[in-house]
Amino acid sequence: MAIFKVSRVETTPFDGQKPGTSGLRKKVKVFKQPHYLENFVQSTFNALGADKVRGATLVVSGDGRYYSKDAIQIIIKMAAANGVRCIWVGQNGLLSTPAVSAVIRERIGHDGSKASGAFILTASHNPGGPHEDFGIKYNMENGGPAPEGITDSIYSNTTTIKEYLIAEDLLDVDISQIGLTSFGGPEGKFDVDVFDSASDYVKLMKSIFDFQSIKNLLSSPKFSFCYDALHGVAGAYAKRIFVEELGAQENSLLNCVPKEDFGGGHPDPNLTYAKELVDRMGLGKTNTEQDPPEFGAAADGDADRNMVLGKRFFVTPSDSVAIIAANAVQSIPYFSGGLKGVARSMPTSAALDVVAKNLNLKFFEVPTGWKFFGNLMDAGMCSVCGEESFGTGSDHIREKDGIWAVLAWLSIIAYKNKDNLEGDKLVSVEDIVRQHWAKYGRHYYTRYDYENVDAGGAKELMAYLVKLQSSLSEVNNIIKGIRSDVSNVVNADEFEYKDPVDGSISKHQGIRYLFEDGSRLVFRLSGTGSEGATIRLYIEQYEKDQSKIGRDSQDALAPLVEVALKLSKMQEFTGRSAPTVIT
Ligand SMILES: O=P([O-])(O)O[C@H]1O[C@H](COP(=O)(O)O)[C@@H](O)[C@H](O)[C@H]1O
Ligand SMILES: [Mg+2]
Repeated sequence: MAIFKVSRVETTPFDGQKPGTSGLRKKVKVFKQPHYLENFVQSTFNALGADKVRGATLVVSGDGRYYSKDAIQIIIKMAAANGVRCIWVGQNGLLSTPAVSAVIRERIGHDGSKASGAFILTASHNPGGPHEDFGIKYNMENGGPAPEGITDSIYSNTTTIKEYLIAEDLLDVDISQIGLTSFGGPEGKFDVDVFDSASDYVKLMKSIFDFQSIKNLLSSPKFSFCYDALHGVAGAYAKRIFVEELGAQENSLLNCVPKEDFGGGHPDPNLTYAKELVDRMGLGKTNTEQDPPEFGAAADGDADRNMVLGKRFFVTPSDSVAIIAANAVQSIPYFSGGLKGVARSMPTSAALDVVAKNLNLKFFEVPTGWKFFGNLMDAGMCSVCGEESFGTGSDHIREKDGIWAVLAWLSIIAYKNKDNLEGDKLVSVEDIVRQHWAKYGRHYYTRYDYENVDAGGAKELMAYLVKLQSSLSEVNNIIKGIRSDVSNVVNADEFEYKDPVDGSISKHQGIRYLFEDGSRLVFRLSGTGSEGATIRLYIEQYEKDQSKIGRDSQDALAPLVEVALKLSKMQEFTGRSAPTVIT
């Protein structure tokens, strides 16, 4: 057994190591500076405290983006030096964010141990490669992202750090081979356990869904399926689940080989960046596809996000979570006992609220960031939750889960067609969505993203919008001058959240303008970018009138969009005449 020594390395703080909505995300060149990653990792160990680190089993892996393999070796050496007992690594350093959550919660190690936390190496939907983004975040023993108390303490440690511990002479571990490697250190044995990235996750999915009914659907000649991993880590799971377990054709998988640079693409599953899938589903601008598949879906780099499409049909994520919640009990065995409650993030449309009311379910509105759902789930108050930002999930883990969402949709389609697989026409994704609107009303919804704008201008825009809120009559005068057919603003504020479980308060979670007819405008600064600022504008309007629920959403929302852009002086503050992405 190789023996290692522990070195104390002197260091000085770096500016800007504050974790965002979901961890620290920066350009690779920033992470590659000597001591940069090490400072953040040591600050995390220090924030957790020796009793949570010494003797612990921790997971280290991620979406496989460029620099992950180097980072994994550094973290292994630092973990050894900080007294960690065992590190678990997914083969080739690959584990999706939901799989990490599942591994923390479910996996039992060779010595009977369980993991108490994880470093997840991902910048999610941001591009990868030597000139693109890297990221790191820490998840806790419940499998969910560290709460603000911990991330604040990590950040505060990064501002005062003076040294870190590392076992510099520990040999690199071959993470391409499954197996256990043991080392001896000053405090005893230290193990690195390289394991199969998919098996724990596949097992969990099989315990939640009725795989046989999904298999029946996929084998129906009338059903066709397409899944695009955008060269992210979802590919490592898609083949195992959709092809090997469920019998989908191999050619239904697009871009399912994980790549360090995501094939040069932007691994964000939306209508702009998932272009190949969008074209294949008959939603491209030129629309040359003769017979698009019945169902299509895409994932982001770390496979926690999902976009669901039907034949020539886009399912807006806010509708997706509402539809899953409305159908979960009948369609998904895991929920057959009923839902404990449902939750959405504030900017997500109120489609879920209507379902909750109708089914008499507990309902929660939380700030953007999956960590806020975790507390509700741990307290047994929430089963299904989702966000407008292509995130959907449940209390089976403590992260959103892209493949779970696809399996949930396939389960619903299978259920709706259970006596119809031999029929003339399947109940389609579009049918399911339209039936939902007919029952609950429709929330027209769109999001405008202004990516990488000047941070100063973005701040000024937000400050201007907050200032305007002090006089609603002034706001309504401005609005009437822009469009007389838009209803009155009756309330305007900055969203603040008091966690019902631990009482913690999160302020400044987005600027809201609430209209008399239930419409909403929400403005937020993204917390997941790595450069400049990204402004997100969310626009929503509720329509119950059956004769008006079938409109094109951009047409239906045009008056509110015009109001939002002019009221906020978007072009003046950002210099942009159009958003980068519209969903
Ligand atoms: O980036 P991911 O997939 O880890 O997702 C993260 O960021 C999303 C977008 O955040 P923002 O609007 O601040 O960019 C959040 O909705 C999500 O809860 C969080 O986990
Ligand atoms: Mg993600």
